[in-house]
Amino acid sequence: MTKKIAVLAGDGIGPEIVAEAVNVLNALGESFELEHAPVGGAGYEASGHPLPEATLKLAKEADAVLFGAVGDWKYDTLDRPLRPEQAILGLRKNLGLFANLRPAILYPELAGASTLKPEVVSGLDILIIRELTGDIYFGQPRGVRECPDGPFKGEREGFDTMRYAESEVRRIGHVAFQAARKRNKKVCSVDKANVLETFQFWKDIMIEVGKEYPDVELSHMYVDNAAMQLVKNPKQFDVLVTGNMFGDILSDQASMLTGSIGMLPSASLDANNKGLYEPSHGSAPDIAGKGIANPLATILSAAMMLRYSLNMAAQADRIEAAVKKVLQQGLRTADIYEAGTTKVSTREMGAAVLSVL
Ligand SMILES: NC(=O)C1=CN([C@@H]2O[C@H](COP(=O)(O)OP(=O)(O)OC[C@H]3O[C@@H](n4cnc5c(N)ncnc54)[C@H](O)[C@@H]3O)[C@@H](O)[C@H]2O)C=CC1
Ligand SMILES: CC(C)CC(=O)C(=O)O
Ligand SMILES: [Mg+2]
Repeated sequence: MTKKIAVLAGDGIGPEIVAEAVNVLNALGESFELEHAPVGGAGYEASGHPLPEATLKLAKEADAVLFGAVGDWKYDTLDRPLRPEQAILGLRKNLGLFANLRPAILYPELAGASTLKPEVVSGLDILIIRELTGDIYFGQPRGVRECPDGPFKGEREGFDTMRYAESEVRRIGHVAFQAARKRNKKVCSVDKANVLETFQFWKDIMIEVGKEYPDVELSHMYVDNAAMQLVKNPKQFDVLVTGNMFGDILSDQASMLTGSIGMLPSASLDANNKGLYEPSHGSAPDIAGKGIANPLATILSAAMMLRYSLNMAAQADRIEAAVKKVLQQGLRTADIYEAGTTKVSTREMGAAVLSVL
């Protein structure tokens, strides 16, 4: 049966990198129905809203969503509901995409591209599981108000609400333990339980969920230490599970272990493995339009889409093997370039993947 894929390229480098992933999908010889729609700043320009109703409808109807990135500095003064980032937050919430899988894998050829010493990162294969629809990113109330009490009473204050419901922590816990079962059977839950009620609660629930998985080793780490350990000794980790904000930050950090944020794909899944697939990075306005963005995170996200949502593991393998091959050939976009390799553009990298598919 033809699978319908919603293609939401977005802003900045989004259209450049998504075009390469679409070429790869089209070259697989499968019958995909790809339908494009505007989102983010492009959605705002097209219809006055970053997540146009028709785009959301398409995303809901499709078997999977391939997403680029949203955002541009020029929209930063718009009212928050109209800012491009609301599109990806709205898609995650509306589609119930609570589980964000961000695998940080170092391809051996890129050991020298990482800013860390090769012996620290060689063989790295960790999975960051970020809760994606809760935490301080979605908690209410939030806003700017007159400070009601305390030493700053009467001044304006900005505030947000950090919160997690028990079922939200339980379900992401299960995702983490089940993923660990298929890997090295270790889960490290990252929290800030020494300071935050929300994350003491998170930790307590993780311990309860962990009892259902006696074959998986559960450890706990404060987020500040986790940030340090990811740089000191990242290979100590197997699966890291954490909240929305900590996971956002730690996954960008972990991307540098793999050579570049342009290498880090992601899957955002609901309870039935319906998903949205996007690179972990943003719209990179600083390099947009220059043809130099690394498309591999997006191409690898398309592979994750085939594996997790479309039940096409063999085709996912084909894409991942092709990515390995182009790296073995010494082809590098600017972000992963080092002396002795061949610098290529976004287009050339995409074409190289196609040629070895
Ligand atoms: N899911 C999404 O759509 C996300 C959107 N954003 C938005 O993106 C915009 C830019 O945010 P930044 O903080 O600059 O983060 P960013 O991830 O877009 O860029 C950070 C740095 O990494 C580089 N970079 C990112 N992707 C790259 C690639 N594929 N190849 C080579 N270099 C790459 C950029 O050039 C930049 O120097 C903002 O509007 C932000 O809100 C940020 C993160 C995720
Ligand atoms: C709009 C942001 C929450 C996007 C982001 O930084 C991410 O998903 O990594
Ligand atoms: Mg981020």
